[in-house]
Amino acid sequence: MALLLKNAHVVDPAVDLDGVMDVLVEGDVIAAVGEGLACEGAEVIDLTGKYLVPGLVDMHVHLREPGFEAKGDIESETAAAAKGGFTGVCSMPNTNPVTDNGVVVEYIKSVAAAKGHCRVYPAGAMTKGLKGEIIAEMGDMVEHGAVAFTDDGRGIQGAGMVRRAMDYGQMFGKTFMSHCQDDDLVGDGQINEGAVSTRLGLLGWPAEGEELQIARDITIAELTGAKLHIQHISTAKGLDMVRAAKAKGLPVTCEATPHHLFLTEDAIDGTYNTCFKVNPPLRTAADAEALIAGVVDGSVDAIATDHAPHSDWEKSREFELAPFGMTGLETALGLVITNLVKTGKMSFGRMVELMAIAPRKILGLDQVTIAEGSVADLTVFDADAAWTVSEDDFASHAKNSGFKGVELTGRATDVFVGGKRTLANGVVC
Ligand SMILES: NC(=O)N[C@@H](CC(=O)O)C(=O)O
Ligand SMILES: [Zn+2]
Ligand SMILES: [Zn+2]
Repeated sequence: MALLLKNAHVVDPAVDLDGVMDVLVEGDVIAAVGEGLACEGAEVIDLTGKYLVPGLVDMHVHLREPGFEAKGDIESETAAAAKGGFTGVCSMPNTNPVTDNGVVVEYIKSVAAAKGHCRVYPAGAMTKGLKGEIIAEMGDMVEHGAVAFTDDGRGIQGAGMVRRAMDYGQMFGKTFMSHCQDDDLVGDGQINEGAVSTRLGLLGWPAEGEELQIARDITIAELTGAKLHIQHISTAKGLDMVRAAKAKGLPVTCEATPHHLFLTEDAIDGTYNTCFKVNPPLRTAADAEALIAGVVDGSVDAIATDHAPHSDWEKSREFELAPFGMTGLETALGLVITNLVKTGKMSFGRMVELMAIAPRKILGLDQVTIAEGSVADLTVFDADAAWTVSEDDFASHAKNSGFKGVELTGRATDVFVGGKRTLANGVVC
């Protein structure tokens, strides 16, 4: 049956739309966009007062399946994605077995097709077992639908390994996504190295432990001609390196997470709250400010959550023993609207670039535009909905959000994936 979405404020900078109109969906595509549309027999949904944008894509998500289902699984974490307003997520390969061959990619796709609440675009590992020793079966993974390569969860330690993986793998045309972490420099670092780590008696993780590999990978990307994307960038200097690479015309992009934008190391001071233990660590206020400036000026290409669910018992351990990572899918949109759009720092159009257009571009996916003929992957949100982040409310299996208790404005109400409703009035379908 056709679906007529009435009176939504449509924002899509790709086709210069910013105004109230109707969108008609037939099957899995948009059939018409305009004012006063009518369609005999269509199901009509009145979206007066709400925004409608191209479906959001989170290009950095840990679904945990296969292997770590105690933390979360494809069904639960894609439900979290739908609840957060996303129509698709790129899944990271640090699963068990590692997503380093076509069979695992196929497994993820098949579970997502059977039980998922959004599209899943699997990323494949760059090296076998994420060990940094042998190139993974990149061609096989691409054949089975892998959209990008990364050893996320670890940084590849050897520069030669990065070079060989890029030299070989770039024939597949995909982007290489780097988790930048020099193990020798970072060691057992727990939080950002500085006054807070010293005061709390926690081992420090210097900014340079990340920046060294950003510099290295940009250099190797230039050497090989590969497309490079820096994951979860967290320092001002690292972002300057990406800026310089872009200025040189290199195909280098980066993403920032809401937690690196809106939280700092100070959150850990006095709390030792393990929800704030993330990789890379929360940095200084100056770093967060620089990242926000980068989001606004275009140096940061995408906002991605690095949604990293963990079990309660793991996060209940001593700070040094708790795993790194926080969830993010269900808070990202509200955080961005509250902190960046409502404050006047950027427009909803820029938000769409950061959360829908750039992720698809970097991952080599077909763009979704609010125009006739486009696939109907759509996100609808209420920009004025006030709500308080609460773990009782999460669709995710995990509760390790760093934003619990925070008051936000703006929340997804409805999501459509290929014309099918996956979120209806805030309820996951
Ligand atoms: N970011 C994190 O703190 N944790 C991620 C790993 C990663 O993204 O590097 C995880 O898999 O838990
Ligand atoms: Zn990572
Ligand atoms: Zn990650």
